[in-house]
Amino acid sequence: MARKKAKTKSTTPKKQPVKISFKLSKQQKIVLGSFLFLLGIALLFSFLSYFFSWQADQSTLNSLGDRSVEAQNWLNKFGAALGDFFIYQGFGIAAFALAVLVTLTGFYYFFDRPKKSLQAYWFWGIIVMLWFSVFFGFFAQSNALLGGMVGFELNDFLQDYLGLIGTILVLAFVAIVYLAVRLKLTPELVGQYLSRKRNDLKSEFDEQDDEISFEDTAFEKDNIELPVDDAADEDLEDFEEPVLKSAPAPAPAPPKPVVNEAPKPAADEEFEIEIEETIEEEEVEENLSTKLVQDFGEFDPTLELSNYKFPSIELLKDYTQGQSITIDQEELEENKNRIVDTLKNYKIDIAHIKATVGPTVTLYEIVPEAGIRISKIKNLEDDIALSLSALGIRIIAPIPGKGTIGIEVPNKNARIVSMRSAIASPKFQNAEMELPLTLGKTISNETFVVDLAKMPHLLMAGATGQGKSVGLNAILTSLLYKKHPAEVKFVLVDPKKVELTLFNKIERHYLAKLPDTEEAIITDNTKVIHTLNSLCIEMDNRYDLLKDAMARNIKEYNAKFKKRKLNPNNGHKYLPYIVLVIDEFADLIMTAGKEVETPIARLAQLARAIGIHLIVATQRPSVNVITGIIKANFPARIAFRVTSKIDSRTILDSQGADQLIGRGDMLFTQGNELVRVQCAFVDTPEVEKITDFIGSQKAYPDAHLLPEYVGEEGGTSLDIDVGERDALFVEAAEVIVTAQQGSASLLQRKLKLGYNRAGRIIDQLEAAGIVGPFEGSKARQVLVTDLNALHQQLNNE
Ligand SMILES: Nc1ncnc2c1ncn2[C@@H]1O[C@H](COP(=O)(O)OP(=O)(O)OP(=O)(O)O)[C@@H](O)[C@H]1O
Repeated sequence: MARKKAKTKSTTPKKQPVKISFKLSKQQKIVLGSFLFLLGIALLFSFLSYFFSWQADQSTLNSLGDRSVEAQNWLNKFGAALGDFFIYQGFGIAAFALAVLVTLTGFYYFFDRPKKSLQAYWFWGIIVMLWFSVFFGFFAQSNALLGGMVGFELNDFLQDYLGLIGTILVLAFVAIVYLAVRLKLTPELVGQYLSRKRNDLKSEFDEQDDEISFEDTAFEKDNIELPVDDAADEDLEDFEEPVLKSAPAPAPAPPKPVVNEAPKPAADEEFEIEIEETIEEEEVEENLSTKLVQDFGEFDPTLELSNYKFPSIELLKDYTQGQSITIDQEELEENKNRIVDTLKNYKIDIAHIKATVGPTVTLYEIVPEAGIRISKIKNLEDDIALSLSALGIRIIAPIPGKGTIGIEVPNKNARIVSMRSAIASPKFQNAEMELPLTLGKTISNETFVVDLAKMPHLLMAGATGQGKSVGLNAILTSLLYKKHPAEVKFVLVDPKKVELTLFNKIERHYLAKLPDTEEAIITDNTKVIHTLNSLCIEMDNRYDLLKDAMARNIKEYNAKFKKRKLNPNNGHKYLPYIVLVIDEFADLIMTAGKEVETPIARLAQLARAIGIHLIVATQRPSVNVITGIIKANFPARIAFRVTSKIDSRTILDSQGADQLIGRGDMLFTQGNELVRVQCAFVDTPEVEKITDFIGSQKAYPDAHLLPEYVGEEGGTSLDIDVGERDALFVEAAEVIVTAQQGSASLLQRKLKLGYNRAGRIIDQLEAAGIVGPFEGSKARQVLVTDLNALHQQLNNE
């Protein structure tokens, strides 16, 4: 498995920086440990021997390369050189600390002990070494070996600046720091220690006195029981007796002070407190998960499709070829003059004007003369539009964060922002986001990249033909270029049946579906309800997993799973993000109403932490489609051009979307200010190329399966009263029998019914024995063969 993983890393197309791991295997630790341990011993020997042989070996140091020269050090020339380097040139006697530290390190590695306390040993060890070295530096005149060169030089340096007293004070301070921090010595502890010593001494004296008195009475050893009986409590009897009986004459001495002194302490001024030494627990670093990670490496969710190749940028078309940002000076000048003139006509003087040329619009930022009312300029929108003879002038007064007023004027020649340039931009490529989306370019030609995971859901609206489908494709393409199939799954709902069909090819890579369904892309409203409810179940399951793993969100959960801290046997698994895309929400909400709204609202409210994100698009941004509850849970919104100010308010809570110029011109908000963005253009053939490329690669055996949802239809009671039948019951029966297809959506289409009503009629048809029972995703079986049989059956009722 480990080998396979290594292979994955090398072939994975995503350019990730190669991670260098400094983790050692058990064997490497044994080798390194024994080496360091023996090196430490060698240092000890060479240092020790250096003190006896350094004078004799002085000359040897100059001819180390000469094989014939012998040194007297126990480790010969090597030992002599080490001793000279660490003791004479280095730290003097204190260099022994170094040898001890190296030995200790070897010991730690050999036995694979946690390294935390080792770091403390090194830190304090080096301080102690330097301290002694500097301290012995005072005696360098009498013996240079005591403090070594380092000690002498440091001592000299300190004395140059602080003088002798200053240096002594610094050393004293460092010593106090060491005693207080490392040895945890406090004045109280020292006091207690001294008083204990004093007590010991005192009791020693007392004992001596007792011994003397014992000696005096030693001859009375046979009847020694008598005085003890007098003094001792009853409880002590059973413990005293054997001692007294078996012990020779002086033996009774020890119990005596115990017996006599035990009740005393209350009266005794200096009773001691015994402080039990506490041993600091070492942290257990090496638990099962780190061991698993050590042995197998981190869990790699991409392993199953390890050879998966991300689509290359070449699959996208470059629409901007030869169309780099061209600033039409004449157009700019003309527009500027017209703006200035129009405003002048209304007695608005301008202090300053600045233009920023974007892909589709140019922003003229004006600073009006002092005393001009902002509302006055805002009201001139139509007049400026008229004088510039341009549609879609938008006035931003004032521009948030700037003290200026913005007038956005469409360019005569709008430029297409190609998806290729957006994907290739460093901003997108280097985006450290969970679900990065590149939506296009802002007015200042910056690539606009946002994180879907942070939004956490997105609402898109725009009149037909203004670029919604292209926008959805741009979003999906962004994710396809950044996320491995193991990391994200799409649930695509496409009632229009044409827009998202291209993504069918990547079903087994990127799509999620209900079990037992054939097509992953959902076009049928009944299935939408099932899928939404299934996603709610998935959400609840994921919350349970997160709770069990004590993770706050999917990111933390997956990080824990990758570190092998969660046991797959307990149901834990790597959780991919799920992005639910609904193209044409209006249609859905009109036909299914609450049945769709409720699970969507639930998902929107709760699903952010567990990685389910919703993208809902609609042509009709009216209040009965984008209801209050939906709006409240979709803070991030995109508005393409809409036809009325009211629509703009419904989607954005402000006007502006009605003044856009279409063809991907959009406004984006994430709850606060509006950003005007030209949506990146990705054409159907480009999406087709990408899905072909991905689809041709090795895939998972099936699409990602969502939990099963058993709809209410499954348990419908069959005893529906004949009198309670729907007015359209007979008509519906005829439709079903003629088409020989028992589906509610057929009734919806043919009889123009809502989903609920159609569902009810199907239940009634089932009760009447015209269609069979609910069979999951398949249409119900029609039990009546033709219209004649149907009428006969109905007449017989
Ligand atoms: N970002 C864009 N850049 C340039 N042209 C665009 C862009 N987006 C859309 N267009 C143009 O507008 C046309 C319609 O776009 P699109 O199909 O996305 O509209 P729509 O809003 O989805 O319409 P409908 O709701 O009817 O499906 C496209 O064929 C394209 O010519």
